[in-house]
Amino acid sequence: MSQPHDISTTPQWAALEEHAAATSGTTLRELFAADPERGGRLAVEVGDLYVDYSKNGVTDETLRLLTDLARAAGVPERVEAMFRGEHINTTEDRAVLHTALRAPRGTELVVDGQDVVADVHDVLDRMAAFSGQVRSGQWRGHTGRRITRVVNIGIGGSDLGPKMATVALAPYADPAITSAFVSNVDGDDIAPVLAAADPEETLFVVASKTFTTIETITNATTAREWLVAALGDRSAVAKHFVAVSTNAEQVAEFGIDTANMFGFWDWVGGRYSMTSAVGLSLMIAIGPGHYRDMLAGFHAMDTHFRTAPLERNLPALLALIGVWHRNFRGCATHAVLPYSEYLSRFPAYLQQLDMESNGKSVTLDGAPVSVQTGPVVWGEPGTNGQHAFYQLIHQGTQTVPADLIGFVHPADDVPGHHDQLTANLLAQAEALAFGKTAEEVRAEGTAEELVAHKTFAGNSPTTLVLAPRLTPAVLGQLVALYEHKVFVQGVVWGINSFDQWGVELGKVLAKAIGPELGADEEPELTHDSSTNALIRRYRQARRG
Ligand SMILES: O=P(O)(O)OC[C@H]1O[C@](O)(CO)[C@@H](O)[C@@H]1O
Repeated sequence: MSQPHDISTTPQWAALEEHAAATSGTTLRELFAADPERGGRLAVEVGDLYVDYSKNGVTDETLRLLTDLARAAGVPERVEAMFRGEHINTTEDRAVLHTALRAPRGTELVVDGQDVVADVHDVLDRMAAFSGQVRSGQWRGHTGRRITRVVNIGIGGSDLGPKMATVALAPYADPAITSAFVSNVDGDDIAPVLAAADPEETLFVVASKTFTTIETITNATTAREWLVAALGDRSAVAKHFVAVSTNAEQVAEFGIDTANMFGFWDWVGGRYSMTSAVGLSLMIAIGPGHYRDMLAGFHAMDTHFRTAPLERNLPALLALIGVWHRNFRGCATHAVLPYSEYLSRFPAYLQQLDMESNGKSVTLDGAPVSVQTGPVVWGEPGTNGQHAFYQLIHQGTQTVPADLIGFVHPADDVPGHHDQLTANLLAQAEALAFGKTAEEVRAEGTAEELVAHKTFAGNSPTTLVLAPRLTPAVLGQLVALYEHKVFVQGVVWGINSFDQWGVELGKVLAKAIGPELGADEEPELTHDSSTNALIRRYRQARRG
């Protein structure tokens, strides 16, 4: 797996820098005027997704240079290495095989001597059987009542994926079983969930890859004590708690029977785990059939990613356009703006996927990177964002590339709504790209002193994703698209997108500070003067 250590020293990078300088003044108006076919030509259709990337300031030459760069970075080889199960997560010496989680039954993939696809389907079958029991009422709570509420306790990748997808696919959910998610160690997260739950009818799914994550264990312990207190019997745990984890030992130590544990493997990264057993609460909500449709959507995008040439490879194209914005146009952030209320958690999900993966500043071999890596990813559903932060995108001082995601058919076709929503989606992309010149503003009879204020520079890049409707399969395609986009960018930047050492320091310090906050005696504080003062102030105020 040869890879240049420093992508910025390659001739391909230099060629892009030169090209960026030569085209820096070119506007989207000019690009569209020069090529009347541009809007239909710079678009790609993969599965159910039609993706128009024509409103990014790229030309055929830009895309050619970017695909050259991807080849120089070894993208095709790295993609193959990932799918084959090589240990491309070198700092943790692990394979990266979330794609195996959605490989069809019977696909052969032996990794480290183990047929991983067979293992995946064993767990999927167990999940399906269990979900079926819960949904049909065959699985009963300790007192014999049906389960009507499923509470997923997890954080990060053990929360964001299932939560995002449960919200996204709510129209496919069984209304007889409601879902809740608890992630924050803040007691204000779990307290209202417990207050609203009937212990006799509640099932807790404790999802944690490691089963050592302090937030999750704290919340799970609180839930367990609540349940035992309410039902007056410790053995009630067996019917009200299941676990999703790679760590059977810790699951057993917590008091959950490992017969009620759904496993996964160290080759599934937390933020890439929503199609592992981490999806159990989602499967209970939408049912095994819809869940498998979602997996098929993931798999369709995986296959496209593995087989399509870079020039027509959707995840690679979006990744490379992102590299163009980040490294050659200096854009520090990337907005994701779904025009669907059901995708309200999608930006939050992508924040972890992208920022935990590509928020890195050393290359695979530990050298400092010489180029900017992952952007800040953020967003909210439209049209709400339009009435909040779009002002900055339209007229602020920085360029914010954005992905706009829309659907031809809504889940709830309330008369008078959907065409308006879509009109806004299309109008925003148009306004951001082409703006409004001072001459156009003047031509409307605007007073001269207001002309500058009412002018829109345009040239704000957007990629528009349009799908027929937000089905489980479409959601799978969308998520896999972003997973692979993030990976390609990581390969170009020469970083490891699959570790997350940057989350460790804060965890360690919190472990030290926790006992200092709770100690009866004034602790001897050895932090910096700011942290010491804050601890003292908190202790004083808390103790009254
Ligand atoms: O599933 P676990 O092991 O509880 O981890 C939860 C999350 O914590 C992290 O390790 C970050 O602290 C994420 O990568 C992960 O998704």
